[in-house]
Amino acid sequence: MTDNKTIIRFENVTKKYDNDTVLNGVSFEIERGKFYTLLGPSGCGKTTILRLIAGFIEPSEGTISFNGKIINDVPADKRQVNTVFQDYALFPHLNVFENIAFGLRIKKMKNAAIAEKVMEALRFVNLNGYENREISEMSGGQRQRVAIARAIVNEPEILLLDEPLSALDLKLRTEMQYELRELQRRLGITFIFVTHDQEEALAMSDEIFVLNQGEIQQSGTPTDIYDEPINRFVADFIGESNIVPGRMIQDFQAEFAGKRFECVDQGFSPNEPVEIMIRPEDLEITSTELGDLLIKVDSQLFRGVHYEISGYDEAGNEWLVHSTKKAIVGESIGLRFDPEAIHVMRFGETEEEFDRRLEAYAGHEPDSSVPTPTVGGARND
Ligand SMILES: Nc1ncnc2c1ncn2[C@@H]1O[C@H](COP(=O)(O)OP(=O)(O)OP(=O)(O)O)[C@@H](O)[C@H]1O
Repeated sequence: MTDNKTIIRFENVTKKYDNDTVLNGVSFEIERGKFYTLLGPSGCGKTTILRLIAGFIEPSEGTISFNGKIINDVPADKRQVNTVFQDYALFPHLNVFENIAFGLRIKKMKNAAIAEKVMEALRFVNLNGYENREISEMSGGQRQRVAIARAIVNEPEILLLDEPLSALDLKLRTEMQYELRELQRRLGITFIFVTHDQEEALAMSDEIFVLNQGEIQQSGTPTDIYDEPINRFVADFIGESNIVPGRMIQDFQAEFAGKRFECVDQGFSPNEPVEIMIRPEDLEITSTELGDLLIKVDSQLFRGVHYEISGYDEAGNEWLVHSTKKAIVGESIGLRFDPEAIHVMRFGETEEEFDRRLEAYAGHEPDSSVPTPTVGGARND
C-alpha cells in the first residue's frame, strides 16, 4: 500500500533495450520532501531510473506510481517533475532571466507573474542581480545555479538532478553540495540526485540507493549503508574496507585470519562461510603483545589527517589501517578492534533477509552464557 508520504513508487520495474536488460525488476519508494541519491558505477542504471521518473522513457515491465496513481504512460510534460542535467542544457542565446522564464512563457503566464517568479527563483539560488547577464558571462557554478533556478521556477514536486556537480572543480563542488542540500531543505521538495561519487552521496543524502548492474543492492541512510553494508560490492563502493573470508562458528563468534573473535552478529548456521568486513579506521595500532591480529607492515602513506598503513597477517590477508600513529615498513604491529567493528556479510543475502537479520539483533546483546573470548580478544585454538 502507498501511504501519503510516498510520492514515487516503483514496483518490479524492468527496462530493456532490445535484449539488453538495463534495469532488472527494481522496486522502491520515494518519500515526499527528502533528499535521495542514486549511487553506483557507470552504466548501472541511475540515469535510466531518472528518465523513467521524468517520463522520457517507459518501463518494459512493472509500474511507476506518482502520488498513488500509475503514471507509466503519462507524458513528461504532464508530470510535476523537473530535471537538472549534467551539462545544464541552458540556452546560450538567452540571458539569465529568459533562461529561467522559458518554461513559464510556454505556459503563457503573464509577464508580471513571470518576473515575480523568476526573481524569487534567483533569490533562492543566490543570484539576485544577475538577471540581465548573458550565459557566456557566468561561471560554471553560476550556470549550475541558473539551471537549478530554471527547474524550481516551475514549482515541481520532484527535482531530478543528473550528476549536476560533475563539471565543477573540487572546491566549488563541495560548496555546491552544501548549497544544494540547504536549498532542498528550504524548498522542502523531493530531490533525486544521481552521482557515482560515494563521498558526495554520504554528505548530502537522507537516503541512498546503491545500484549495480541494473539492481538496487541496498537502500538506507548514509550511516546505515556505511556501517552495515549488505555485501562486498556495497562495502567496497562506499568507503574503504577490509574484506576477508571467514565463518560463523556460532552466534556472536566469528573466525577469520585463523582466530576466533567475539562479534555482535547472530542468526547464521553453525560454521557458515561468510565474508568479514572491518573499516580501516576501526583498527587500532597496538603492540604485538596486545594485538588481536598481527600484521607485517608492507607500506605506509601519509594522507594528511592520518597514515594509511597496509600489511599482511599470518594467514596472508591484506589489512588496510587508517591511524594517526606511524608504523615502520617491514616491522610487525598489533591490531585491536571491538566486536562491533566486525561486520559479518552473508553470501547472496537479499535486502529483506538482511534487514530482518539486523532487526533481530536490536535489543539482543550477546548472551553471556555463550562461551566467547574476551571483548575484541582473539583466541588461538
Ligand atoms: N537508448 C539506449 N539504448 C540502448 N542502451 C541504452 C540506452 N540508454 C542507456 N542504455 C544502456 O543502459 C545502461 C544503463 O545506462 P544509464 O545511463 O542508466 O547508466 P548510469 O548508471 O546513469 O551511468 P553513468 O554514470 O555512466 O551515466 C548502460 O549500459 C547503457 O549503455
